[in-house]
Amino acid sequence: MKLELRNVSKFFGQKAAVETVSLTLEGPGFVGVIGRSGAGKSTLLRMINRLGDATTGNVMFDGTDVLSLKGREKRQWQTNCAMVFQQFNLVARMDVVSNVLHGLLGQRSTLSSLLNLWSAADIRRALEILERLGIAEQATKRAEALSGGQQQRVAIARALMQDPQIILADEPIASLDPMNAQVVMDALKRIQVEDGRMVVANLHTLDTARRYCDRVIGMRDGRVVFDGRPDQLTTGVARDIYGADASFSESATSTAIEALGDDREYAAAMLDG
Ligand SMILES: Nc1ncnc2c1ncn2[C@@H]1O[C@H](COP(=O)(O)OP(=O)(O)OP(=O)(O)O)[C@@H](O)[C@H]1O
Repeated sequence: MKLELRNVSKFFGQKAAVETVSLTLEGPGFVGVIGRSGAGKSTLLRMINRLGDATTGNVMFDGTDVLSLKGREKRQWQTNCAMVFQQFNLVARMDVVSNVLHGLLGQRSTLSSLLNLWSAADIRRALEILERLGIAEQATKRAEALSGGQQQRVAIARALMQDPQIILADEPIASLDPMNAQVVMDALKRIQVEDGRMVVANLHTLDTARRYCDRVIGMRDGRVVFDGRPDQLTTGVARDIYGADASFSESATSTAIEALGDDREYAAAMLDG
């Protein structure tokens, strides 16, 4: 799979939120987008998904001109590049499995969606996905009764229900404590690697980007100012991306995930429920 952005810009009035960004993302992989608040990261993801349209430029996916899609084709594209949000965006009072089934809304008739007519096969698949993410036992609970980390895994399950080639995650761990952040990042990494999907995640912490990504894009003032491997993301480079002066410190952009050590077994146990 190949996602290409060619000179993509987005203006809000006179202000460019994203300015002449050109990127080619190929094949399965985990891409992190970093940069200070207001750098244009969310706007970039939303343009790819067509939640907000680009002012100028092209987005191509495997030869399809994404920005010209309309109606059903546009909805199909949005199904193929599912979004995961910082605030989970679940229906709080609805049970978990129904929230997951809502991933199918773009593919179904309005009437069957309104009546919540899910097939037995759909329900089985939703439960399998929840099982895979280690939260099957939460299936009948209301979404609002779950912890933040569990809710984000429900949101990932909803995205997986769409069976997307691409998952766009907008600050997926920004509202989570370090332990839940690790469980959610491990879940995203696992579905990226095991299923051969592409994940593009806006991340607000350098250590997370270094640890999980195959490629890191650094944005500053709407432009791409870094594009490289995580090991090339030195403190000096990070200082350029974040536009910080000599007093820039890594700790300002890191979570406490590292402080937990490389306790992968614990995270894996959490994932397995
Ligand atoms: N709907 C909008 N109307 C006007 N300006 C907007 C809108 N959305 C974003 N902006 C502006 O565009 C710029 C980029 O915003 P964006 O949310 O993409 O940045 P970000 O890097 O994702 O930041 P954050 O991490 O805080 O979400 C900011 O200056 C923001 O104020």
